[in-house]
Amino acid sequence: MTKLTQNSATQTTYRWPAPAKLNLFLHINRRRDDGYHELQTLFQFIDKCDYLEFKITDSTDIILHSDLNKVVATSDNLILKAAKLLQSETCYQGGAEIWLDKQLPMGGGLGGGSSDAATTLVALNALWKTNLSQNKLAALGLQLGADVPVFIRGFAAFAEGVGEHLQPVELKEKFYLIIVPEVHVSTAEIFNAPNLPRDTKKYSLDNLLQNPWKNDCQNLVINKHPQVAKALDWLIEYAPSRMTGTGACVFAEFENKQQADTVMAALPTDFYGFVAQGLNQSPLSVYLADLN
Ligand SMILES: C[C@](O)(CO)[C@H](O)COP(=O)(O)OP(=O)(O)OC[C@H]1O[C@@H](n2ccc(N)nc2=O)[C@H](O)[C@@H]1O
Ligand SMILES: Nc1ncnc2c1ncn2[C@@H]1O[C@H](COP(=O)(O)OP(=O)(O)OP(=O)(O)O)[C@@H](O)[C@H]1O
Repeated sequence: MTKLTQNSATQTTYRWPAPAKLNLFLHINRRRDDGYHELQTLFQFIDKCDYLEFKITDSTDIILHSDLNKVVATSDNLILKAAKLLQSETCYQGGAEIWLDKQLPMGGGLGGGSSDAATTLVALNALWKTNLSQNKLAALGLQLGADVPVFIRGFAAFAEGVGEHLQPVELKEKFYLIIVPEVHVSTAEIFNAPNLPRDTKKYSLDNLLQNPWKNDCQNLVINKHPQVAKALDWLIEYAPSRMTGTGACVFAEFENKQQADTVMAALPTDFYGFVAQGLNQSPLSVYLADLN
């Protein structure tokens, strides 16, 4: 991975990875009084990432250079929210310019926005030397989204609660063929759907690992979005396949890269997909360890 790069303002900066995740299974157990859902899910990272570059500035402004500004309002942008949250929490007196190289599909259940937010918190905490602990960063991250803490912790995990109680797991680092249907699925809309099953019994991790894996949001999303159903119908002919998060991306799992590449080569031209490897350690935590 290239660490040093020349950005558009021709400063030499570091290129921080913000990896995607897969939910290898996702069970919804209960709706809490605050509307959030208790769930049990298995997170693994994949080696496909967004990349962010940061330049520290004397002014307190946080400036993001990205095409994302055209599609996401400043007030919703998770990178800006993360930087401002860290700034106010630590009373840091400077600011930052940030460049985003967006590689991950948005609204696909791959957690790209959450991962960008986590990388922003981790990188600025290092560059600003604000020295917050990982526990504190994870707590700040949870204010931005249920998926942010796992990207800060950086290990594949069994998650409970709303996604913040994390237990490290060692999983096979399989290869995945991921199809990105041309549809944006709103996480809030799926969690608010009246017919979402939200009463799956809670099981122990051992029990969950030994039984077939499923995603409780999948049927609802398939019924709403024929493009997701079509992608899954195609994949399932080749290998065990499911949806990640609240969709729309679906993935098939393979023991080795050659098998995944072979199926990828047969992908119909009206599908977009890619092959990625599952990772038990996040590229962000590897990167941070190398820097130190
Ligand atoms: C579906 C998952 O991706 C599984 O990893 C996550 O649980 C979603 O995490 P996320 O995108 O970070 O979600 P957030 O930004 O925190 O929440 C978006 C919306 O999803 C719903 N939501 C999210 C997480 C959760 N455990 N219960 C919920 O009900 C809430 O309506 C919330 O308004
Ligand atoms: N940096 C960002 N990258 C992507 N989306 C962002 C970002 N900041 C805010 N958003 C908003 O968050 C929404 C969801 O983005 P994201 O790509 O993380 O979805 P997702 O992969 O479905 O996430 P999850 O699996 O966590 O639900 C986007 O549609 C966008 O409006």
